[in-house]
Amino acid sequence: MAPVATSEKDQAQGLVQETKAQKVFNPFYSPPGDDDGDVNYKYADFKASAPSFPNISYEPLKEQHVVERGLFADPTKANLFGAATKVKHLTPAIGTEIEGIDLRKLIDVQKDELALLVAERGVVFFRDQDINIYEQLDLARHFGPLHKHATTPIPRIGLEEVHVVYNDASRRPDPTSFSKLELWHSDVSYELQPPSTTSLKVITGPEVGGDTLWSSGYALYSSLSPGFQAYLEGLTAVHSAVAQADGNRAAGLPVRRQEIETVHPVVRVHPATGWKSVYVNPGFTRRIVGVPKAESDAILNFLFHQIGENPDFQVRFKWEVNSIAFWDNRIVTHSATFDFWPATRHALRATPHGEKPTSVADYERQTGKEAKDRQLEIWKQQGVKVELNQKPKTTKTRGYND
Ligand SMILES: O=C(O)CCC(=O)C(=O)O
Ligand SMILES: [Fe+2]
Repeated sequence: MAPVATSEKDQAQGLVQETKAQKVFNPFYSPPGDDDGDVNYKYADFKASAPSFPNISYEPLKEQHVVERGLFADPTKANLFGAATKVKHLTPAIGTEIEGIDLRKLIDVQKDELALLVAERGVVFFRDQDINIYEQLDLARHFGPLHKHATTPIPRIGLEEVHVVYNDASRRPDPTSFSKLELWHSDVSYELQPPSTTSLKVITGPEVGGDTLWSSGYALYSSLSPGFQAYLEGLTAVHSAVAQADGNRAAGLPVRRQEIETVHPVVRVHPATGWKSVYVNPGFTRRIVGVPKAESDAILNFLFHQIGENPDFQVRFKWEVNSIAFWDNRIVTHSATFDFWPATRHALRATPHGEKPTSVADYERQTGKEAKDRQLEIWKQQGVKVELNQKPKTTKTRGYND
């Protein structure tokens, strides 16, 4: 049965109701499902069934104390890498896969090194992990106080700090309801202290499909010309929870915390690396503050398209059951694929709060250090003397399309 959009507003929010089954699909989170009869499913307790949208209300979030664990890490990551059998970078800009580690056995120095590695590489993957959701939450608490989401489902057993990602045959995505570009996001970036080292473990998944992509904000920053970098560094932008909350209301689901809009710097500095990253995302960033709307639209549109379309900034991960990803929401955006219907895909996320995003000027004032361009720093470490965005002097320019 073909899903039909219920209204233009629903379409705009990516909400679709299927005529008969009355199901709702919103690409940003798992809708409620008719899974109550599925008692044999081994992870039924964690599914996004009706009781997992409890009608409870949370107070507005207040300032929270966060300790940046990456600052305590040995930069060589000797303890983490020493325990691994393989460490493989997946692209130059972003993504590393580690083999031979059991995440349940990490000691605190290894957790700190993992935080720094994720801060440097954007996203780090492990496969075949037996870590359960309670252990995943405990590991996440090492990185910061855990976020409770206002609109997404929680497991029916009531772990409010877990964000459930769940799709199956009863939730058919409707490609007319959203563009792939607007699915790129940094989790809950509208919060006062948006997430840091976030983890997602796939506990049930399709044989093929359901990959996730991440895009590096460091690489996006590095790709820009110096004048444009400096211009962006002086800007702030509004991040909004309104569409997400309205999406829940339109679907008849509760909103557990009053939606907010928050202004963050367009370029933020990661506290552990000191590197500059573009911090806007199509999912939640609505406008740049204090510039003409046409200018804001043009700049955001350009940045959003670079995030979604520049493969040099991206990594794509093919999950297996028991794969887990750790990404630093401060410096990457991500986007799930929805190509696996009617298969079931089920994942659980733990989401620590990070610090209030720090602009370049604030970082330099607070630390007395100069914020850096990641790519220039890496080239410097490699002994390569080159400026970004200058034509190579020794190579004849010619086309790349052979
Ligand atoms: O399903 C996925 O791969 C990612 C979903 C997502 O955006 C998230 O859990 O933050
Ligand atoms: Fe996400």
